[in-house]
Amino acid sequence: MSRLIGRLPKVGIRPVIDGRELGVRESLEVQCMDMAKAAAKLIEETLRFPSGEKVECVIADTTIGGVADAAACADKFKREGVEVSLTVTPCWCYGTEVMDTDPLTPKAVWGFNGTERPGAVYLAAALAGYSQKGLPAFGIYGKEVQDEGDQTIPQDVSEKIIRFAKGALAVAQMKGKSYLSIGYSSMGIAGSMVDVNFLQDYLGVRAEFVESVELLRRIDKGIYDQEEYKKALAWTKENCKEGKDYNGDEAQKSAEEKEKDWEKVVKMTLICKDLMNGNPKLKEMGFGEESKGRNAIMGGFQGQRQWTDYQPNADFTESILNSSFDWNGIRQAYTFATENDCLNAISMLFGHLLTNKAQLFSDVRTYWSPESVERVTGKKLTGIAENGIIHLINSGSTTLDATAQQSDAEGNPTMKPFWDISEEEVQKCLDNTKWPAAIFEYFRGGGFSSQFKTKGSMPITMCRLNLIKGIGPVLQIAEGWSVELPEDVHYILDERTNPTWPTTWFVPRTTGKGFFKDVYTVMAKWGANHGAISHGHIGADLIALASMLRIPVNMHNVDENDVFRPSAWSGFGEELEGADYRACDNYGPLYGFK
Ligand SMILES: C[C@H](O)[C@@H](O)[C@@H](O)C(=O)CO
Ligand SMILES: [Mn+2]
Repeated sequence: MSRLIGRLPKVGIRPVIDGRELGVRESLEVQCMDMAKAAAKLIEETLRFPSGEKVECVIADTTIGGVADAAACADKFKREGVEVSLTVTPCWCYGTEVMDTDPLTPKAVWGFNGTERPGAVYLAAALAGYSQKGLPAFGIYGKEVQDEGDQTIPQDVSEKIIRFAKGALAVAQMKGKSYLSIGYSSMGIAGSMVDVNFLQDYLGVRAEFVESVELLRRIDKGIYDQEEYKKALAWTKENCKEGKDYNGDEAQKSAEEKEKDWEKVVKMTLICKDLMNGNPKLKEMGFGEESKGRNAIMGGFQGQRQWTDYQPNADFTESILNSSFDWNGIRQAYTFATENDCLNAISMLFGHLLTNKAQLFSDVRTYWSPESVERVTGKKLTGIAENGIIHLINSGSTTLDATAQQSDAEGNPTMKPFWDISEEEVQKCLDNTKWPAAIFEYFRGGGFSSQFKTKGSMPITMCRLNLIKGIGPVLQIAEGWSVELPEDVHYILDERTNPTWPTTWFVPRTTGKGFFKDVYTVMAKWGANHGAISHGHIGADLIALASMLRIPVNMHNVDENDVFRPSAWSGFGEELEGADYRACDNYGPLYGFK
């Protein structure tokens, strides 16, 4: 069940048709409506929301042969909460008379590749109309000619329909929600200085600000679910075992002090959940305003410093919120950034909305060349790590799902949507995580950090949204793999850093040229200290989503054939990257103005 206020967006399917009666329209009614039903079936059988709900499609009541039908369809879509539109047809139709003219609805058009009727001709005419009217639309056209009665959806068409629908639903889900900033600037990290106008203009997201002192107020006044707290503390004691205390004797806290820290960090977690999405229990307790929450689809905790100089850090809170489980069982992960890095929270949210999976928040900490690894460990890097690795590690906000203790059908390490995760897998994630006392030099107020390493090798994608003054937002994407180093190599390298934090060793896919020339260059070109990492190779989905949001992509290692953007982008030139920049600049932010 979605934690957010309001209904989930629906996908509207628009079967358009040649309006000429006395034969033409009548001969196409069944095929046209069947295309719409096939598209709806594909989407509903393939996609779900991160909260687990199924995606619902709404098909126009009739085929759309002219503006009256188009208006009736738009009216139905409005009533039904449709926020994405897919137009389908096997034949010629009257472009501007049947188009979806809603400027805020991400839209695509699928023209059946059959020659009995000029479906592709309509597709081109429709896309020309959308381009001429400044309403970018995705064009979908299968490579192989299909026979007139063929109601199957070819693989290439299916892939584009799903890629479009995933990105479009992500756009629709963000609109009207909040980013919850608990505290503000963290250690001068620019991404933590929340850019309210960017959130509003590009994502339709409002920034909500709550001072960190609110956590103390609620802790001191007992403004949290007392019953849940008891359950949470007991679960935590049972499942979150302290690791080695790396602090010197003089900085180590006593067992009693650590007990107090555990109690506080559990309360912090309950309170951050309540701040994000409210809690009806608080109303029963007489805290009506606090029971409402901030309708936050993502959030961030400043933490460092001030709070962490005085209070236990939020690593436990951030780790548990970003995981697909807690004391209440297996559930949708939150999207919650440490160091209040809002830009990384957005990057995590893109990954979460596109995959329905929990996300990693990492410092892009160290590039290790094969030579340096051999120098300090005496061992050679092998396999896909042989040309160098990047150490991804940050206190806090990395999901425990990133222990990679979940398995796919073949038994390989993976990360799954919460509804596919078993209790046993949850326990393995917890059993492979230790919670050493927070390192005193950084976290004077104490607390605990999640300590684990990502097991085995998984396909992963790191992305990062950056703000470049004068251009605005740009997105960078690096597909690659997590790798597990031999224990002795991992230990030596990890001990040189902050071994109390979670580690993922990352090997980006390199191409030998440009920004992906080699592993070193990928890190050198990374635009900030943080990256958001998602399971799977989702670069093409991120590229499609970015184009819907008018955010240019400045770096990616996705095969050019998988780059899918609105057809109008072609009007900005053949060289895809420059065209992307020109198109995004031309259209400007979805909800704002340049
Ligand atoms: C050293 C700082 O306190 C840490 O927070 C650092 O590792 C960071 O994560 C900075 O992004
Ligand atoms: Mn960091």
